[in-house]
Amino acid sequence: MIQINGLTKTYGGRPALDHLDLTLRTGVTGLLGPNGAGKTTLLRCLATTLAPDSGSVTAFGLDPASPSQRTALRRRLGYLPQDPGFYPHFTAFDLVDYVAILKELTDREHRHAEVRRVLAEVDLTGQARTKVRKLSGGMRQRLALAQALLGEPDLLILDEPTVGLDPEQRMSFRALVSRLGESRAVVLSTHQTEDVAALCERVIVLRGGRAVFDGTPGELARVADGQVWLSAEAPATSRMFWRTADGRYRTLGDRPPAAEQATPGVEDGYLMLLGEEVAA
Ligand SMILES: Nc1ncnc2c1ncn2[C@@H]1O[C@H](COP(=O)(O)OP(=O)(O)OP(=O)(O)O)[C@@H](O)[C@H]1O
Repeated sequence: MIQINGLTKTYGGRPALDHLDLTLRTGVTGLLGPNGAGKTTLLRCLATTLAPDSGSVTAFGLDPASPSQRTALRRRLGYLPQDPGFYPHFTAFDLVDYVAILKELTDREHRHAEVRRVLAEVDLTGQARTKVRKLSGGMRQRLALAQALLGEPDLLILDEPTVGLDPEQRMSFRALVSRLGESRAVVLSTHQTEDVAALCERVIVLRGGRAVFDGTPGELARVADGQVWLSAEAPATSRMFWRTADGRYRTLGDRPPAAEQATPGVEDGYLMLLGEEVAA
């Protein structure tokens, strides 16, 4: 459905994406990776806001390198960028309506109904007439999601969508995105391994512009199989450990003395995969 072949983007001689090959299908795919791994660069290429140096992205048979196909593709995607840069003096309704106009929803009545629908989807009906500058961070994030949902896109691209959401909003976000993922491709980048575990059927870990893992969240957790430990004493050698709420130390890697084995989670697998880089 969405085919990425040899995608490469270089900044100042350093690759942000390095000959990346991926196929994305219906369902929710999570992108994890440390700062600078290339997540935003990949999402921008998918959203057609950034042209790669080489390689290709095709979605629904459309190639954004061709101007006419790029326009056709843009009609079928929704994009929540990392930094949406909204106009602060617009109301929430007018902001989404403005994006709807850019998305060529020309019939006013139909467009306004669609704006109301997406505001309701993200629970912002009550804030429709509130100026963007008066919205809280979490509300702005939901507004950014609302504009991405306009026109029921076949491909939904979400760059760190859960930043600024409180636990209740995060839960309703998960419910919304998993429902959307039943019938379309959703790609989201995040630093939240809990979101990946709760929401994504597939997870791709990027590092240095390459995919270093591609599998289910369960498979990512299993990367740390037999390497997660709980002990009363802090380990002397490992750098990957922390003190848990019950006062014990959770260590990744070699077994500390008298430690008992623990069941790994997605975060453990991710940390093991990236190893010393994240420990540092
Ligand atoms: N416009 C730009 N000019 C120069 N370098 C850039 C630009 N955009 C991205 N980069 C560089 O490309 C690399 C990948 O950046 P990118 O923003 O895609 O990473 P990321 O995985 O999204 O990181 P984060 O988790 O911090 O958002 C980084 O080294 C970054 O500094």
